[in-house]
Amino acid sequence: MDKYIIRRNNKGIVWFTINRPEKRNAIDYEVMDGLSETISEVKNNQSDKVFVITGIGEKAFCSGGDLAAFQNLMTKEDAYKMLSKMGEILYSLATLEKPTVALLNGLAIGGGCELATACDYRLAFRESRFGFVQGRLGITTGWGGATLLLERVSTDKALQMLLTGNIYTAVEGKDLGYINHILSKDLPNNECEEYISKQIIHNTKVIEAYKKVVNRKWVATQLKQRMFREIEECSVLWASDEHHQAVSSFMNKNN
Ligand SMILES: CC[C@@H](C(=O)O)C(=O)SCCNC(=O)CCNC(=O)[C@H](O)C(C)(C)COP(=O)(O)OP(=O)(O)OC[C@H]1O[C@@H](n2cnc3c(N)ncnc32)[C@H](O)[C@@H]1OP(=O)(O)O
Repeated sequence: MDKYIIRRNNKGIVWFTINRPEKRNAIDYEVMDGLSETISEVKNNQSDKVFVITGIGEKAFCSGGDLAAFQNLMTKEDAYKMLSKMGEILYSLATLEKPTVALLNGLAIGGGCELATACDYRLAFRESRFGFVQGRLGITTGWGGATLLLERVSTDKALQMLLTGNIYTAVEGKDLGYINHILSKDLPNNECEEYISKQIIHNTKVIEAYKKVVNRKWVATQLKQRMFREIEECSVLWASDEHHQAVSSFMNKNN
């Protein structure tokens, strides 16, 4: 079974669906590579207009990094290699000069929230939940997601989400300014495409020009450097006993 599915519709919308329902759509190296290649394709392909990321099924959008695949990363150097690989991908997603959408079809947890945060829009089913739970594993957001979150919601809301590690409902997410729109579950992909067609109405050149404005602000405020400082700090925590024990107890509970 392919770990991700790519579909293009005739309106230039490119759908990237993480296809690992048995792992709650966790991200391993193969999914990372798929995301990276697809982002490059969307960037270079003139007929690709909008990039949408979602997860298969109704349980999870994405449960973050694949804790089984990454549990052998013991040192901060090993952790940094993996975390910075995904950090590069999230930076290229955030700065893509085409609109990007995360469709939260279910739980977005840990790195799953970071992936959603890198997108311009976050749409969610009413039943979807999300939370930056990394603190429970003795680490911080390891893919640069806290830095990105500060670009999406106010500082006090971002800190609230990060420091509590609470799991929020889609409605709470809308109040926090994190979720842009709530979808019904009936025909979510159609509703998502309808939302996109109402929100993103201008021609490609206009859209690209506005995204360049955002990107210039991010270059000036050193978004990438800030994300990578965050990644370095997480790498140190990753190497701690507290983190390794938390991962072991998650893996043992699930085995
Ligand atoms: C690495 C980067 C870092 C970051 O920068 O943020 C991270 O992302 S760290 C990872 C953060 N994510 C988590 O801590 C989530 C861990 N998962 C859960 O808490 C729960 O699984 C769930 C997502 C709340 C879903 O719960 P539930 O519906 O009850 O399902 P199960 O717990 O039974 O899981 C089913 C199945 O999926 C496996 N699984 C789930 N999440 C992951 C994951 N992140 N990595 C690897 N595997 C995961 C789980 O082990 C079960 O597998 P089996 O036991 O083989 O059925």
